[in-house]
Amino acid sequence: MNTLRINNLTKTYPNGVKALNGISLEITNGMFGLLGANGAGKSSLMRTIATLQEPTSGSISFNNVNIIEKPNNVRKHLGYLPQEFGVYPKISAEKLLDHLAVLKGVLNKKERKEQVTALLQQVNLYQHRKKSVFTFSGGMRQRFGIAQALLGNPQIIIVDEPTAGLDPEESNRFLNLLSEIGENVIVILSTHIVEDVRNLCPKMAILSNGEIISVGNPKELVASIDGKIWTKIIPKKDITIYKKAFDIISTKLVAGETQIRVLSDQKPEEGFEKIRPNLEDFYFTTVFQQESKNQ
Ligand SMILES: Nc1ncnc2c1ncn2[C@@H]1O[C@H](COP(=O)(O)OP(=O)(O)OP(=O)(O)O)[C@@H](O)[C@H]1O
Repeated sequence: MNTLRINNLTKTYPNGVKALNGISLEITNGMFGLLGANGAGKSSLMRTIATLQEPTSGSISFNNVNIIEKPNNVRKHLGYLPQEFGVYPKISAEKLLDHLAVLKGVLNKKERKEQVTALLQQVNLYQHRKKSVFTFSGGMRQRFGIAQALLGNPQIIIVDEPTAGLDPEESNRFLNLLSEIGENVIVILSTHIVEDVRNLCPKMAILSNGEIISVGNPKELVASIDGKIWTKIIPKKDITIYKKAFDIISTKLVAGETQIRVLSDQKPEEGFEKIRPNLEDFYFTTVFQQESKNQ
């Protein structure tokens, strides 16, 4: 079993932005979802775990080795799919993967060839292996990205917002691939898409303004607000009145009408209906409670 321990991690950038503020987490094998809005600090945390930047304070250990002091130890076992890959050289996908495998330390030519071929097949890009990655669609690029992250049989795989910009079919294919990668490694999926976490991750955390505001199993977290979420369709113009009177966690347009969701132990007033909460409701509830506390 692999264990990643993050203890009281902070990151303040030179411009004064405090992107991480006292993060503590323990992550073991399986898929771990890190959910947060844009700017919550997800990429900062991912880059710090990937040893691409140092924290301001705090510690991270992988299998009891301090990776801030000994970054090479985790780099050997790490696969990272960043949010932005940057530019791709104009060589074939197969050659690029082979080159990246050398950088990952797979020096034996025969072993490298086997790994590259197996990975291209696994991500369903073998038939496109002679094409340049820069000619690939978004979904194909992400699948190539996961292939390069899997080089060298990593024990920790970090994927940062992997489905942003993919159409639903490509996104589905990518996520299925990710879930196949196995239960024997740590996979950290950073995303703002609640659905991806609900479908894939037995454990998750919510990051907000650089702080972990909730950790647990998605089903259990949702169960913790069961019976407390109420919904009502209201005239759009009344939204300010409702906001003053109730704890509105989210507002949605449903078939052109405004639907509000309210957090309350009892029925807020006539016309409200109790609903079975989902993970999105839990996410909004947690963020709402955190914001109320900070006000
Ligand atoms: N290199 C940097 N220098 C200064 N500020 C930064 C740097 N990188 C990130 N930030 C700031 O730190 C905060 C957290 O950013 P981060 O990219 O980690 O969030 P995120 O949750 O990954 O969001 P997104 O999905 O938009 O990337 C933001 O306020 C961002 O502007």
